[in-house]
This record gives sequence, C-alpha cells and structure tokens, in this order.
Amino acid sequence: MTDWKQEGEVLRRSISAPDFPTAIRIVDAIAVKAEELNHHPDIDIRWRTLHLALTTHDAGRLTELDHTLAAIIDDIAREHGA
Ligand SMILES: C[C@H](O)[C@H](O)[C@H]1CNC2=NC(N)=NC(=O)C2=N1
Repeated sequence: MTDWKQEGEVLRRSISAPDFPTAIRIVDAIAVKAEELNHHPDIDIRWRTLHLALTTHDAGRLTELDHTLAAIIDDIAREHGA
C-alpha cells in the first residue's frame, strides 16, 4: 500500500498527473483493469488530479478486491509518471 488512506470502509488516494490528457489516460487504463476484475473505483476527475475511492459496495465494507485494485492503480499511476 502506498499513498492510500483508509477512512472507515473506504480506501482513498489522489493521483497528480503531469497534465489533463495523461489523467484521462490513467482513468482509461484503470477502467480496463477494473472491468477485468469486475471491481470499480469511484473517480473524481479535477483537471490533472484524480481522487479515487475504493470499497466493495456489495459487501458494504473493504474486501481483498479493493486492495488488489489499489495495487493495480498504483502500478498504472507509476507507469504514467504520476
Ligand atoms: C453485481 C455487482 O454490481 C458487480 O459484481 C460489481 C461491479 N463493480 C463493483 N465495484 C465495487 N467497487 N464494488 C462492488 O460491489 C461491485 N460490484
């Protein structure tokens, strides 16, 4: 776990991308992996800063899926220089 903060049953982190197109490319890359996993983050896009939140809505709490997706998101951020 890197920049993630747990607030109750939610993991949160922000990603600062170099520019807006890169922020959107990060979102796109996350979307592909999230769909594969059938586990999706909440994403708030604010210019080149992405605010992400992870929780397992069906369970009403954090599950292993959230931690798995968090690590995937960290990799994607690093790959995009964020
Ligand atoms: C049927 C259910 O909506 C699906 O299994 C998936 C879709 N993506 C999901 N994403 C997240 N974060 N939590 C879920 O419970 C969830 N459920």
